[in-house]
Amino acid sequence: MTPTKVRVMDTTLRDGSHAIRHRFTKEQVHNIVKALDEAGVPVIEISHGDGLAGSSMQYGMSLVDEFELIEEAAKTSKNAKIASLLLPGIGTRKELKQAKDCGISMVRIATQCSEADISEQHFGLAKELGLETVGFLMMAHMLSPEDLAKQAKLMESYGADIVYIVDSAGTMMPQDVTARVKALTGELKVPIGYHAHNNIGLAIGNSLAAVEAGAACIDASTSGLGAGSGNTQTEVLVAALSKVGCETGIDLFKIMDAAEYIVQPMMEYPMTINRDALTIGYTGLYSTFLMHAKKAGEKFNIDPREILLELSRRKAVAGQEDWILDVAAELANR
Ligand SMILES: C[C@H](O)CC(=O)C(=O)O
Ligand SMILES: [Mn+2]
Repeated sequence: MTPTKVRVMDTTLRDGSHAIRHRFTKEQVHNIVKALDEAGVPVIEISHGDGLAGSSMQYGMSLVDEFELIEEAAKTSKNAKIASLLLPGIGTRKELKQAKDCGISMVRIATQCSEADISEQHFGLAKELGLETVGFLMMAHMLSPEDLAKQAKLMESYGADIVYIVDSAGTMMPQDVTARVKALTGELKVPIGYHAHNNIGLAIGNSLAAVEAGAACIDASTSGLGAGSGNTQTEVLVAALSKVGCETGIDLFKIMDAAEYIVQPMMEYPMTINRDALTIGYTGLYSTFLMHAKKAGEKFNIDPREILLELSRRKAVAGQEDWILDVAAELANR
């Protein structure tokens, strides 16, 4: 049975940051947060696309210091919770404390799906700081539902208030999503969330499948702005959930207007499933590799799909962005 309420977390200002090369300005953050907050979005995530302290040569430099942007978001929001993403190993205790001082009230702690054990201390500190905590299991297609549930249990035992199944590659079929949501809801006491990418055209369908299977929280991005082919579109999700009798508390017309008039003019390209993004979805590769592979392809005059296929053969995961140039150079020398 479809639940009657779903908590939508909007990641335009975090996952969307990948799609504009981490170039959000303070004014853009102000306008997006104001529009989403007025539309009734309950949670707004903001940080570098790769989480706190992600700004670097490896992941891409932010135009504006993310703490200034977080502060602006917290100052602007009247009702929405402000959240940041943190990947242990990239973000540290120092940045988590600083983000809390800038006004976040939720942290989403992300690990590769088989490495939940590296997040224990981060959950501990987040709890000490009084933050609501989310565990974010990336590349969740790489584990069976049973093994994923074991990792989710670990995050729950460390203090996660919610655990997310993250389809970082946009590669899951609806039945993969259903099986994973059911495995986690069967084992955990805390609510389960789902985060989609649209590389194989299923972000909305899979989000509905997740809700139908018992997920209580769904990630979305206004106009779909996000890595790869983008995320579940917030405005489309609100409409689709309403059609199956599920309330989000978000005003449909206001979120449509935010997408059309605030976010779309900021986009560098429309969120489409082009051949490179589809290669990511088809092979199950990390969505954020798309931009890096395109750049490396141009540099070495190679089809980015060849680079992506080779990375997929090597089972590259989040954090291995430095392999992309190596692979491109190797292919160019063959
Ligand atoms: C750091 C990544 O962009 C997190 C994410 O949104 C995903 O894995 O998907
Ligand atoms: Mn994502």
